[in-house]
Amino acid sequence: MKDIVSLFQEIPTTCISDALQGMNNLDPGIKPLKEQYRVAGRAFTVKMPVGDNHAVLRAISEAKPDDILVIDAKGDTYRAVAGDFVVGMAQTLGIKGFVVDGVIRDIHGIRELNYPVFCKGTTVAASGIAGGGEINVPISCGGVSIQPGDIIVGDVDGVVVVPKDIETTILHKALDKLKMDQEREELVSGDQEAIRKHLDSILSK
Ligand SMILES: O=C([O-])CC(=O)C(=O)O
Repeated sequence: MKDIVSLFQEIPTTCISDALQGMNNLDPGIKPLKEQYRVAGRAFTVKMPVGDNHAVLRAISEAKPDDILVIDAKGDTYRAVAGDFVVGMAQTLGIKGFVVDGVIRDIHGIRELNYPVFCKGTTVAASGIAGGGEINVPISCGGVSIQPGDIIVGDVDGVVVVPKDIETTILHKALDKLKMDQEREELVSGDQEAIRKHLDSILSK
């Protein structure tokens, strides 16, 4: 039996979002640096003051392999939380990906790492290392409250957070939604009469 994180890894974020009634999606401005990125893991949280990435470095040194760093940088788009050097260290230590309510720099180098980073874009300015911030605490990232250990799933459509206390219920709901979506897909490629019947059944409710 696969562990629950691996099961979520195979479900599109759209189905997980539907299972959560659309309540736990991060700001849609937080996007993958490459369309093909798809990642699921437990959140290792970072709350950093704008322009001070000391807490990001602390998180990289303390996170477990397969965690995802989830960084609340207050949506700042001027100072990068990390560049290709910092992201490369995290990758080599086995951290599974970055989700950032903020920006990175060295975007070309980070894309070459083939490593899932979800963020609001790129900038030229680095952060300083002043010593502030907190790690492994509840945060708000992209408009969603996140607890350390919540399941994070990201793909081309965005990032969704599954609170750890309801993860099994949400897994089952998301799998049901995936099945329904697959059945609908068959309908779309079927005949016109079947589509008309389906539309009538929705519109007559
Ligand atoms: O050192 C930093 O904070 C940002 C940077 O340029 C890198 O990680 O390559």
